[in-house]
Amino acid sequence: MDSAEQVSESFTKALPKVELHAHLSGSISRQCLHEIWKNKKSKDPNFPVEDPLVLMPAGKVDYTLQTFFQVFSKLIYQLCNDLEILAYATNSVLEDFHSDGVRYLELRTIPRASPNTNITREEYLTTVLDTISTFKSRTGKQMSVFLILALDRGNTTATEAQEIIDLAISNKPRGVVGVDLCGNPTQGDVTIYRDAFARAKAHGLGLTLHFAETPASGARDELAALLSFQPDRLGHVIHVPDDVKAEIVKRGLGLELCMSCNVHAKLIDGGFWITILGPGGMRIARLLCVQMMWASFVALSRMSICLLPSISGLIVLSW
Ligand SMILES: CNc1ncnc2c1ncn2[C@@H]1O[C@H](COP(=O)(O)O)[C@@H](O)[C@H]1O
Repeated sequence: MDSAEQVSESFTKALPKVELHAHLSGSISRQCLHEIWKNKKSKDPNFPVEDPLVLMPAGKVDYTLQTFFQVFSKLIYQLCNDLEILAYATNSVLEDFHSDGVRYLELRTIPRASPNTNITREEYLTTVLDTISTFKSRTGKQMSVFLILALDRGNTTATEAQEIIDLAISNKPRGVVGVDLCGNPTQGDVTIYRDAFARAKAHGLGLTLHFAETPASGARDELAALLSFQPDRLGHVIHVPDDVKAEIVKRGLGLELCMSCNVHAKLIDGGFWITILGPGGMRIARLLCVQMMWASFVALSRMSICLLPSISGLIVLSW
């Protein structure tokens, strides 16, 4: 290998990668959504959802925070509304990460109950975990897969949050490693989840939080409340006042870049905050999941990219 050669797409694909911030329903490919749609449409010609490939043709990436969350409620959740399809979509997501060269994956999902189709939270979770198990037995030890259960701010009540934490605790032996707070950052009061997250941490689960994604969710009160939950990692981390940045650095928290939102859809108004390389900055390894972006932004040489995985292994295990 010529270590000075610039990074190419095939090189980064072949490189073993760590993915720490991937929402299950947000990782289903357009093609897979189209297949699900085609199947539903063939069974019911009146199925009232438009073809995902027409709504989102290849290459269309023009989301804003106003339109982004509707893609889930108006399209993806209408398509993935039974357990068989959930298993199909989950398997497709795992196959895609695997063929992209991901070798350590922490997938996150909100275990959604669907009263209309009589699906309970537990059935949702069991289906995802069973699909992961089947995938792992089929592919051997090529990709480690763990699950993070997410609360949906603005939609998950404090009582429901405790139910999700119960599920996370009881499914630790099956590979649930942590809990997350996600959802539309302009909605909800995050303080209602304090007790639920405290219980999750007391049971040894890792805690990651969507943090300062928008100016609205970058208010000091909210950031202070989120930091008081003692998170291990933070996602997005865009609209952060300087004193809060200093606190994050002091605590050595891991930063997760969301590849699809922050890189692909460029939902980074306000600028993505990466001080990891600065003197006294955060532990460098957290950057592994952003190596693709890094490579294209600063045209790192192959050798510098190759140095990252060895450092990162430590951090992945450090929930
Ligand atoms: C701008 N980026 C983001 N910020 C916050 N939450 C996000 C997100 N992208 C996705 N989600 C959350 O993940 C759910 C989909 O996956 P699951 O159905 O759980 O597998 C969405 O409903 C949303 O709540």
